[in-house]
Amino acid sequence: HYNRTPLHKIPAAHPLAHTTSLWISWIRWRGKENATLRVAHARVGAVVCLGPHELSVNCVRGGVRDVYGFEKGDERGVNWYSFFGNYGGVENMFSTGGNKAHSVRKRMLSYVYSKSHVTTSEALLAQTCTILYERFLPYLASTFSGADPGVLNIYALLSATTMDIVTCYIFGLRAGSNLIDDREQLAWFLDLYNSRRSFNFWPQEFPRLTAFVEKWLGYRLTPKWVDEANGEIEKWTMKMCDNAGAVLVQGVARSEDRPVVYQQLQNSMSRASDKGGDTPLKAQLASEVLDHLAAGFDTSGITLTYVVHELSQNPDMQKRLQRELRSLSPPLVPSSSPTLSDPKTVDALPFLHAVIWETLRLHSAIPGPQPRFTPPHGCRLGPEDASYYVPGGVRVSASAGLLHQNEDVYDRAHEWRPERWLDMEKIGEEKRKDMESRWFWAFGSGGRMCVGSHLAVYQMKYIIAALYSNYSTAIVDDTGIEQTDSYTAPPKSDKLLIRLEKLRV
Ligand code: HEM
Repeated sequence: HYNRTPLHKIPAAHPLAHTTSLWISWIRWRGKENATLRVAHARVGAVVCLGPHELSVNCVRGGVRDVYGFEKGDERGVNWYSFFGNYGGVENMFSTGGNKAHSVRKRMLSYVYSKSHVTTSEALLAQTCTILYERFLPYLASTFSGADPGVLNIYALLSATTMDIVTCYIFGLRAGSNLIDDREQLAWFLDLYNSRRSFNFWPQEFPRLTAFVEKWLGYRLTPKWVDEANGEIEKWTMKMCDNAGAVLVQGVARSEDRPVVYQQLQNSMSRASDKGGDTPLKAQLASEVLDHLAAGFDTSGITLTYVVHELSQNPDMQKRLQRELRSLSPPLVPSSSPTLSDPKTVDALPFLHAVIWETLRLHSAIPGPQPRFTPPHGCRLGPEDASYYVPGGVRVSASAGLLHQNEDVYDRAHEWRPERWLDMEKIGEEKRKDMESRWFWAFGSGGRMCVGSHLAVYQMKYIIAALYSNYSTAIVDDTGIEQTDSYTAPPKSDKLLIRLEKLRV
């Protein structure tokens, strides 16, 4: 049997891997996949067999470059990302298995999320300005009247801020969320969202078995309240959709109320020749935007939390950032007529950029494997000196958390060193391409790369600029700050307690 498994020539991560997928499933069930893959690649090389029909790759040529043109679903309709459908399995761009259907949807959305649109959007600038000056900075100031002046769980506030910016860009300021001000709703939302995290394994890895066991044996592999929590989040999203729809009907008076993404999607979906079968347009639209808000707030909130954690441990870097931020005109400090510096100016601040990039590299919010299937005719994978023929229908993935640890590309890769991103023009072109694009994988690559990356970078830069233009930060309690071993990887403790110190102006 051993010799007949098609992947037998590829070094295995475990003696059982050529024979059975039970081993890798066991590793996943125990929440040890990322750590296990790291050890396996260090031991056997760039291509590792994880099961009779499964590989992990950790290289660019013969790896990421080829694999991220493949489909998410296989010919039997197996698709790891189906799990991310909403409203009872209504697909969205992220969850879609086939590349063709995916690209139809992506074409509808690319424009509103493109860098040129994001950085010139009047609506987004006005929304960000309101959220930072009227919500975020007042929240920070309010911590000084608490029992422990200046102390707060910054992870919750950063998540609230990214949610508010993302939903306001999607639905407009009036119809979007205001989690920063509504602390009860914030607690409600984070509790619902975070409590579901550890119940992905069965429905994601074994969706058919999970459904079968529930239907025929009456046993639930995920507790009922997880479905209820999803239902609540879906209702909350649908309400924002309805409110955005109402704003459009009434007519948008202020640019910040424009539901940019919702409007674009509604227009393109109602024009599309294929209306998506029997699923009502309303559910398709809501499933799509629910994925954006979930993808957009969580990942950016996690990244920002690690920015604050790293800066809080590095007072010199903080000072350097604060010096740079002082060059902003107008400065990002409370004022009677708040305005924001031009997005292009903020984007071009070198140290702010370096701090964000280094955090995306070392603390990728999605460090885990991104599975695809090899095409029916098979392919060759692996670097030139160690490449293998791989038949069709094999599950193959790469992981940002592993690619970013390449010491040949990132010197002292395990250290947080923003300096590595400075003076890039002095580095040779090949090395620069390796660092900035070939091996930098925080947003993935290929046709299914993150559509929201420019919005993510935009909001992260403004939020960090607002925080460090006004305060210094120090750690109060960072117990459990290590990232969980999972696909999306928040801090284990779901919190980071810091103390703010007001900067003297
Ligand atoms: C630091 C922030 C972010 C990180 C690290 C991140 C990371 C990623 C990654 C790695 C993927 C590719 C997954 C794959 O290969 O299947 C992805 C896809 C996606 N992201 Fe992001 N993301 C971030 C922010 C955002 C934001 C703000 C949005 C808001 C709209 C967003 C929406 C999406 C969507 C819709 C997809 C699916 C794209 C497609 O299937 O074509 N992301 N993201």
